[in-house]
Amino acid sequence: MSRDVTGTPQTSPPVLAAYSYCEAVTGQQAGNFSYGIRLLPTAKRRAMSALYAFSRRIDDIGDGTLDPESKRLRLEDARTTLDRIRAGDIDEDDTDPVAVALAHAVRRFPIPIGGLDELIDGVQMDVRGETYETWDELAHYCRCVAGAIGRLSLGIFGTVPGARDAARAPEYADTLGLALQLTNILRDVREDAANGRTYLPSEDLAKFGCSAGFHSALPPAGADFTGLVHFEVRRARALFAEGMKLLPMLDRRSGACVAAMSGIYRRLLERIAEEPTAVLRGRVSLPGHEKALVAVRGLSGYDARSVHRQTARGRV
Ligand SMILES: CC(C)=CCC/C(C)=C/CC/C(C)=C/COP(=O)(O)OP(=O)(O)O
Repeated sequence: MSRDVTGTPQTSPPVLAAYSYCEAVTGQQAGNFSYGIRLLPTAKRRAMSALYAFSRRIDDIGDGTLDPESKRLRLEDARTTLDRIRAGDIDEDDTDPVAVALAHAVRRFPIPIGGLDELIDGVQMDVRGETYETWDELAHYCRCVAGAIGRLSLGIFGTVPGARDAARAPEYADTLGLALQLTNILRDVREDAANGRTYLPSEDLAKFGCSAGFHSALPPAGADFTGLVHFEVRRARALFAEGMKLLPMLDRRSGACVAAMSGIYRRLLERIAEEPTAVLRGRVSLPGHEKALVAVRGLSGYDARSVHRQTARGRV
């Protein structure tokens, strides 16, 4: 590894190009998460982009139009890439920029890369068309596809020296991932139903008369769809409140990144709570200026405090 006059390791041109590729993928595709990632200092921002680009690839295999067997094979290829990264087998001249960037990030930060195997396990559950009877079963899926991303990200953020309760940081990062994923599931209920997928626990659907599913812009006849959404919103709020205990353990810019990511999704959740049937008509989203505002507030610590205030008032 080459170093500059101060002895700081230099990142080689091929690795820089690989990171640029991942940052472009993040900028183009991470409609919500890019606001937070942009707040990080360079090395962490690049590492988060590598993580995002690899995760996006896995997700896209699951969501794509290939037949299940081809998806399975593509996911196994991704697992092989992870094995090669673990074995130190990816050099900077490799033709896959995402693998080059991720391999560099894994050398630089203590990223628990097994989390990406969990992500692949979760997407394989999707490919097999698994459904979930209970919240515990759905939580296991969410832990694979989102909790793992929280724990992987924590490897990049690190915790500040002397942080109280730092041993619990991975647990909180995992819980925040669950909060985000449950919000995502509520937001995408219609799109997933159109693709033949239902993530919400069947015992919850039954409780609110929604077992027949929701394939149109109208709530199912006789179902308490609003009651179902409010039930899941309460669960997601509690997960956010628990997961946000991570924030005081992070340095300012990592905290800002997490506050922005969580803050944007937390607002989405409240938008859904205000008008549950909106998710049956289309994808609920925030305008760009609102996401930017949440991100800026994250940088000043505003949203973190506001979440704590809401928790203290018993809002969750
Ligand atoms: C500690 C920490 C950083 C925790 C957060 C972990 C995290 C970022 C989990 C991702 C979960 C999620 C909802 C992915 C959806 O991606 P998508 O591409 O479908 O999202 P979009 O459609 O909203 O853009």
